[in-house]
Amino acid sequence: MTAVPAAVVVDQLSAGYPGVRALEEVSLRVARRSICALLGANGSGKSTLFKALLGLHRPSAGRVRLFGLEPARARRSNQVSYVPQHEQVDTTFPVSVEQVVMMGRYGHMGFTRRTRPADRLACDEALDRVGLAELRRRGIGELSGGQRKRAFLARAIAQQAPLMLLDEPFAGVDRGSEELISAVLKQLRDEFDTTVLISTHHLAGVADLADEVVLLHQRVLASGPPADVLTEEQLGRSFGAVLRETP
Ligand SMILES: Nc1ncnc2c1ncn2[C@@H]1O[C@H](COP(=O)(O)OP(=O)(O)OP(=O)(O)O)[C@@H](O)[C@H]1O
Repeated sequence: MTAVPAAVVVDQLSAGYPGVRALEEVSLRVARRSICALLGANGSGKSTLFKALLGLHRPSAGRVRLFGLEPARARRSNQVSYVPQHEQVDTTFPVSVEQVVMMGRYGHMGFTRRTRPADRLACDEALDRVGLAELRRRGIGELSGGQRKRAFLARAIAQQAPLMLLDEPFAGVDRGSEELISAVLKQLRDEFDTTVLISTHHLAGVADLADEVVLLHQRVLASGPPADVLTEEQLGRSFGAVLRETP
């Protein structure tokens, strides 16, 4: 019997920019139906790793596979959704919350972009899940930071991809939105077998949310269950004061 490939496999990945080594020989695996937190200080290479996972950044060495597929192919076949750290929102262009969420369905619609009942249902469910059903007709630019994060999370949920990447989902959100986002990610794992990979530099909440934690600082410094990785000793060795100072 052939083994089912892990959701994410990264082997000996090195990547960077002119004059900058962002990732050095990074190897990691994310099991299907799990939540993995990539924990690292600012500049540790989290966003670069995400870009490599999405096929948006060409590594200088190494290999990435999502469900056994090359990143670009995985993206084209709707295997992966992505919630970036910063969404560019043009507040002068009035896009409503529900229009943003419907963008998650584009990959299902074909060239005509004609909305079908399944698309509307997926959007309604996603809006309900993140608690934005009542604000669906609001302009996206009129939402608070936490509400906006939830709207972009809803867009990814509506996409219904088996792997979800979230770059710093808790940055700039209030406590209520943070708790809601964590609860929704667990629901997606438990109800739909979704695999979730988040990057964060916030320690708080990671132990409760993640099944696996990867400590990143250009290289993988440690990985495993939160209880093994999130120890004073491990964090101290890996990050010194940097992470502990983060509120
Ligand atoms: N477009 C770019 N051009 C040049 N250097 C870059 C570029 N993007 C990132 N870097 C550098 O690569 C390194 C890794 O950055 P990256 O954004 O991947 O880290 P990060 O962990 O996501 O940081 P943050 O939490 O601040 O977003 C840093 O030294 C950063 O300055």
